[in-house]
Amino acid sequence: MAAILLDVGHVTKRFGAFVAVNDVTFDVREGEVLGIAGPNGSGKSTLFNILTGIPFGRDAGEIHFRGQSVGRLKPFEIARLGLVRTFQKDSDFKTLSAFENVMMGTWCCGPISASQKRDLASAALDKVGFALERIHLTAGDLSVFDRKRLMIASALVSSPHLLMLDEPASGLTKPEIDALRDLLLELNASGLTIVVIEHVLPLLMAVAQRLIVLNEGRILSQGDPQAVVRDERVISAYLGGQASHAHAS
Ligand SMILES: Nc1ncnc2c1ncn2[C@@H]1O[C@H](COP(=O)(O)OP(=O)(O)OP(=O)(O)O)[C@@H](O)[C@H]1O
Repeated sequence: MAAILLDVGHVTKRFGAFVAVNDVTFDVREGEVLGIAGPNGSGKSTLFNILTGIPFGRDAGEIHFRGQSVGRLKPFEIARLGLVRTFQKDSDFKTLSAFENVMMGTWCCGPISASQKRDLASAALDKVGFALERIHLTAGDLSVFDRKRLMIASALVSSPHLLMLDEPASGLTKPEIDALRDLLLELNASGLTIVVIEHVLPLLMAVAQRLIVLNEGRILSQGDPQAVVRDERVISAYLGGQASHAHAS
């Protein structure tokens, strides 16, 4: 079995009396794609928030990344170790060009030269299939899918060990979701470990080797994706009528 890259033990996050993430324990193995699904408000984004410290840390629990305890590190220190995330909502700088946006992602690369940053940005844009002749376009003028690609490129620019994507397929058309699926499979085949939160189950079923379903801040089910979507607790709390789509994919 592959080595553990991220080890999450009993993490909890409270907002006042409300427990958004409740005693969650799981690991991420080197080289895998791990999917995370669950109903709205089940704590998926909050889990990403507390793992990366952006914008807040956990209240309890242990987080080890590449063997190092990261629960008390600052967000830039966690990113510099190679744990990098994207956001559910648009996080691009709309008045900057595509290229400038990806350059901003070098914030966690440490002290490197401007020309090294430009090379990294070009390579990251190439990896996500963003055409070179379009890199000077203003981000705000790009399509939803191009902006998603920018967001992924901005995360890739720092050469992460673990890429965490928060609902990358939201707002995409079916052909765009297929293109995103191919991109994630390519990135994973190149050795990148990925955790992806997603409501678009066919995408998760196509890319994830393991699946976690959260409900009300707790892990409801985890393991082989086909087994998880057949789990009666998952069908009842989350999938309902979607269950047949998950099997069909
Ligand atoms: N900063 C915050 N302050 C107070 N409550 C919050 C905060 N962030 C999240 N919550 C609450 O925590 C719960 C979990 O939110 P979270 O965004 O993690 O859910 P989610 O599973 O990502 O949902 P979705 O699928 O809709 O994105 C929700 O009830 C949300 O309202």
